[in-house]
Amino acid sequence: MEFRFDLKPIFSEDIAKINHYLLPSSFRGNRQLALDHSTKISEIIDRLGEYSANAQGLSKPVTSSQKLRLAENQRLYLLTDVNTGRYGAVIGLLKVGVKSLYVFDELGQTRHVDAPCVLDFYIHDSRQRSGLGKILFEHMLAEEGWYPQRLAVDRPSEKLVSFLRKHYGLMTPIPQTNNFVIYSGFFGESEKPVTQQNGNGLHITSSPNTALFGPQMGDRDNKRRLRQQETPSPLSQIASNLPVGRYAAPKPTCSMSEIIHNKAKSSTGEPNSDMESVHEELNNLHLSEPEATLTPEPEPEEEEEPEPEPEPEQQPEPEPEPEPEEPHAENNNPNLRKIKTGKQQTGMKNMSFGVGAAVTPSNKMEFDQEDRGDFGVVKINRPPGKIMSPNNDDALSTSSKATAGGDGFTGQGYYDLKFYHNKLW
Ligand SMILES: CC(=O)SCCNC(=O)CCNC(=O)[C@H](O)C(C)(C)COP(=O)(O)OP(=O)(O)OC[C@H]1O[C@@H](n2cnc3c(N)ncnc32)[C@H](O)[C@@H]1OP(=O)(O)O
Repeated sequence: MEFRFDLKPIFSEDIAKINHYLLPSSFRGNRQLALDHSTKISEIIDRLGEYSANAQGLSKPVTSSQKLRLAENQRLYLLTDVNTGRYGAVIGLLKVGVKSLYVFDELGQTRHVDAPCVLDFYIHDSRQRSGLGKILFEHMLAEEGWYPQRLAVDRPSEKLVSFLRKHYGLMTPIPQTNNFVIYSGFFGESEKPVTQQNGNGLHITSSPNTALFGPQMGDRDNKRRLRQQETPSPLSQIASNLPVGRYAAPKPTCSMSEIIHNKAKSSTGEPNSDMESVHEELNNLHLSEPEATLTPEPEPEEEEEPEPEPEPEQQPEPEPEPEPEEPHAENNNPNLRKIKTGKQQTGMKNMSFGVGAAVTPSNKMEFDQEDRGDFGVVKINRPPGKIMSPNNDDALSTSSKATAGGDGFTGQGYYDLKFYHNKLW
């Protein structure tokens, strides 16, 4: 491959090792000369890279001057013949570099290696099968101090596979799931498997897959044995799946989450004992009202969306002696209100996996929630067992008064739910 400029001043040797400055490693000269040579070498690399891509049937070159400039850990070997033609000719290229790879060994175990890689290799069509490829390859091995069987080859072509088999006896590739091909003998003594096996038979590797998805099962027997031993509850699964990556980022405080996980704190910093009293109160309530929503399977209507049309008025029987509320610091806050939630109110149908285990459909919870006028809220009529004054202008009951006569229950005796939201949502 010939160029419009003379190659002799640039390449003092048949094989030049080009660094990411786009200059031969043997270059000596001033800044002006460096600029001139690097410009010309840039043109050579770009053209040769395109030829290589064409020869391999690639849509775009894997070798270009721009890519090499950005890759500090890659080297490009250029084979030239300065005695050909008027200005000499460039015969071929060989690009190599060290890459951090996760590869399988012969036993299928994952290993993390910094592997010497063959990234691109091309000899001009007119000069192939004349031994020039081997000359270039041998030079590279000597220069880098690498061994052929320790190389990872990036998507080798049939020609290169044949080349490696013929010259270096590389015949037994180790199956990989990436584009790199490695051969038997790739792993030396220095590389230990990054895979360990703990007592449960789980493979713990340092691979990204392990970081993302957790330890994997070692083999089928272990998998079956573990499945028989224990069926982890959804909660324990949640607990064992520690957040990683972006999921480990600090999250803003979620009042609903605190309520579900019983982490709410009182203003004094003590755990919210009000939750326990609420549970107790609810249990008492359920005992006294057996037809309440403690049934394991709710009626079909309970699963459906609240009907837009109000139900006929139905007044529930108030409890003879409503229990006085325990004094709580947050109760003095007018922005806080008490809401009783059942399956419908907590939206169990749409609850994500695991959360349902934290709040079982058969339980009810009572909790305080800050009033957020700018946020879509679920407004629930007054809790059962509480007598509501007809003059009560509480925002909770406004809608119910308009639709269900202020009793807070539909004609079928269910909670009267209304969903209010800001018009911008
Ligand atoms: C990671 C990568 O870069 S993958 C891409 C590899 N590059 C290409 O496929 C581009 C096209 N091919 C070439 O550029 C060259 O054939 C190279 C670089 C693979 C080998 O360079 P050559 O100078 O031909 O190699 P060399 O002459 O030293 O060795 C010849 C051996 O290479 C293999 N080989 C070379 N050309 C071919 C071919 N067309 N068909 C099959 N095998 C071939 C054979 O084993 C051959 O031995 P043989 O002639 O006894 O069958």
